[in-house]
Amino acid sequence: MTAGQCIDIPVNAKIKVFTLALLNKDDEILLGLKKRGLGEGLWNGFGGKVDPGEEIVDAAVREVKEECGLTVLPTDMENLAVIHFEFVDDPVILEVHVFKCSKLAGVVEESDEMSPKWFPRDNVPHSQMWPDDEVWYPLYLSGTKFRAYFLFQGYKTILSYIIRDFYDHTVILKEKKKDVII
Ligand SMILES: Nc1ncnc2c1[nH]c(=O)n2[C@H]1C[C@H](O)[C@@H](COP(=O)(O)OP(=O)(O)OP(=O)(O)O)O1
Ligand SMILES: [Mg+2]
Ligand SMILES: [Mg+2]
Repeated sequence: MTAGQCIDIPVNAKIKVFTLALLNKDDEILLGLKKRGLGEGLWNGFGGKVDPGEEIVDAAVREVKEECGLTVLPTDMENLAVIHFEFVDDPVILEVHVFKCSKLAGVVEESDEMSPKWFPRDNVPHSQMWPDDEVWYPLYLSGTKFRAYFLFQGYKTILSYIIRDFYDHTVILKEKKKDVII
């Protein structure tokens, strides 16, 4: 999967590319409580910024190792989604490449960035997670690949979103339109 455009954002948008890995073991998912930076205080998967020249999947593998100590292989990282986040009054759009992986090696360790903990896959702490997670998490649970666009006001309020089939963008899986004030 390469960094790229999405029909819901302007062609010339400034994009910052991130990874997000959802790590599974049996019926559990490993989340980390973010200790610093973007999303501090929230439970999330593991990931971060893609370095210049770095393949996206390699960045995902690197971030997993750095943030929770586990070793994963690029070939075991399944592309689940690409999500674009736009924030009102911010010209930079975040492009998050979401991977899932069930082949994990090594020992889970706390890092400077994340405090990891296993949760039942069907019982994650949504009230302490990014608000968009609750919208798309059911697609992850059902193994549905998707492309999504979220428009945020600040970091807590979702003004609108659209989630499309990964392969056929004409198929809309979920949508919330912006409220029109008259
Ligand atoms: N809205 C939302 N939902 C779910 N996940 C995310 C978001 N916004 C996000 O940024 N993310 C994810 C994408 C990344 O996995 C992280 C943010 O990257 P960050 O951890 O800040 O980047 P690192 O490169 O790891 O950070 P430093 O090492 O530089 O501190 O959150
Ligand atoms: Mg990170
Ligand atoms: Mg990191």
